[in-house]
Amino acid sequence: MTDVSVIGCGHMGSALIRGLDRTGTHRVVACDLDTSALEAVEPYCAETTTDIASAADADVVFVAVKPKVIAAVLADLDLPADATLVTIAAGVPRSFVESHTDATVVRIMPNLAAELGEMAAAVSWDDVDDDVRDILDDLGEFVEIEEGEMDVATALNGSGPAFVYYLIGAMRKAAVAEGLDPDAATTLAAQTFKGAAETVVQSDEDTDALIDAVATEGGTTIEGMEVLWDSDVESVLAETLGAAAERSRELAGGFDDE
Ligand SMILES: NC(=O)C1=CN([C@@H]2O[C@H](COP(=O)(O)OP(=O)(O)OC[C@H]3O[C@@H](n4cnc5c(N)ncnc54)[C@H](O)[C@@H]3O)[C@@H](O)[C@H]2O)C=CC1
Ligand SMILES: O=C(O)[C@@H]1CCC=N1
Repeated sequence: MTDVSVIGCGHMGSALIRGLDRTGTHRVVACDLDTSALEAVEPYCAETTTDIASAADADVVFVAVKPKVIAAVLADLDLPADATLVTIAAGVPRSFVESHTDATVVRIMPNLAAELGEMAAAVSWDDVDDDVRDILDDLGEFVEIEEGEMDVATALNGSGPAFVYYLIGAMRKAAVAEGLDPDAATTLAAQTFKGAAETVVQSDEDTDALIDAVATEGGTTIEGMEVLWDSDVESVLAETLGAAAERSRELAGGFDDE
């Protein structure tokens, strides 16, 4: 069992707390200034506190506050050298966090599916930290990347769930416009994304080969694929990820001189 604290229990912090609670193998202290945020996570953790000092007594400390308040939080957070601080803030360089703490710093880009144990996370670290590795295994899948790749990872797997929600919503909307019952359309659209994603995860084939497996000659899929291939969907998605990655770089620029 690892003693974990989570500072900042908003959307992402609470997803981490709920995900860790599912495993039942970690003791989690939740810290936030907002008592309503603490009330929401109270059933999923061992202790809640508004006192950051109480959150400092943990093996692994997640700092899950917005980038604009991270400097203030780090100034109040006094961690020993044998603790590990995990920063999840978009665009905040690991070097910035390291310069404000004695703890070992791991930078990760998680996503909201942590709550369900289905998180996709990108991690950059110098030393392999077994406690953090175990926690990330419990919350989903993670890949190790160079810190220079963090901006694109932030766009792909950090912001990515929002882009996928949009795509599911768009396919659902199109099916309803074609006459399908709205509830049926929600279930079928979401489960189709889930099943297709699981197929990509488990298959040795690339996505073009998987498309071929669905598209029967003279059948329905190829008619829809022709529309997609002739469209600018691919370049729009490239722009979407590009805009999110660029914002991550801009945020990082704000920490250059600090
Ligand atoms: N929302 C998401 O899907 C993802 C967010 N992130 C990162 O997670 C971090 C948090 O984002 P969200 O959860 O979306 O924000 P949020 O606004 O939902 O949550 C932030 C929480 O921090 C608390 N807080 C503010 N100042 C504090 C302080 N001094 N001490 C303790 N708690 C304090 C707030 O009361 C709030 O509950 C950000 O740095 C973001 O870049 C990373 C990946 C995904
Ligand atoms: O939108 C944001 O800035 C955060 C980081 C990745 C997902 N949400």
